[in-house]
Amino acid sequence: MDVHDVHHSYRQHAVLRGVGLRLKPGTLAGIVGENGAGKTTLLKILSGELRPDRGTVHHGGRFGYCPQTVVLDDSFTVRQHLDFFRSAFGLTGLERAEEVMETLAFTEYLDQRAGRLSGGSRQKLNLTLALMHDPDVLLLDEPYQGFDWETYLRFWELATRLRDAGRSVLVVSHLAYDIDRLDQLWRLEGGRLHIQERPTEAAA
Ligand SMILES: Nc1ncnc2c1ncn2[C@@H]1O[C@H](COP(=O)(O)OP(=O)(O)OP(=O)(O)O)[C@@H](O)[C@H]1O
Repeated sequence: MDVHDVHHSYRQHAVLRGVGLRLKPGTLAGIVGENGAGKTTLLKILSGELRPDRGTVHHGGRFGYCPQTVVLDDSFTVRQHLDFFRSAFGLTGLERAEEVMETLAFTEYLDQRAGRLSGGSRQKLNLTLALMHDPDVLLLDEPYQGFDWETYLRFWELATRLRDAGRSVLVVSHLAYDIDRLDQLWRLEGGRLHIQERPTEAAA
């Protein structure tokens, strides 16, 4: 994915002021930034949901986006969500979704209605839906919100596996946890991305 000189304002409020980044295949990258720094705005632009005032975004292959706000119908079961998205993605089977659900220890919820899922379980469904078509480029907005420690570790296991399989994964969060797991880390500040030095590198 190649992003060049992206600018975006909400009326007079300039949020992004020239964001550029390149994400190669087989990369696990992160963007951190304080609340209101513009992370979600940037992800919406990268995913095509929002048109930037200026700048370009290019990416090849299949694309997956896991937004912060879960887009679900509470009256549908997990299985119905999977069927709906399988058909929307034009997939023949659910092998990939089943694999993700197993990694996240989520298979037992297949017949549960989304409205009855806990926050963390809804997020597991959200991640499964974003990953079930095996995207080449994957954008994740605060993907581990609501996860318990075990699930959090499983999430990183999954993200690392995707990276090792040649996918590009971009994780956006307000917390700079687990930066050792990332190949690249940027901080979004003042409307631009800055390379975030790892503490060990800074001290060396
Ligand atoms: N639709 C909108 N209309 C007007 N202002 C907006 C809109 N969406 C976001 N903003 C403003 O743009 C700024 C960046 O918001 P954004 O949601 O992108 O930040 P964020 O880094 O994702 O924050 P958080 O960590 O709290 O999720 C904030 O000041 C926010 O109030």
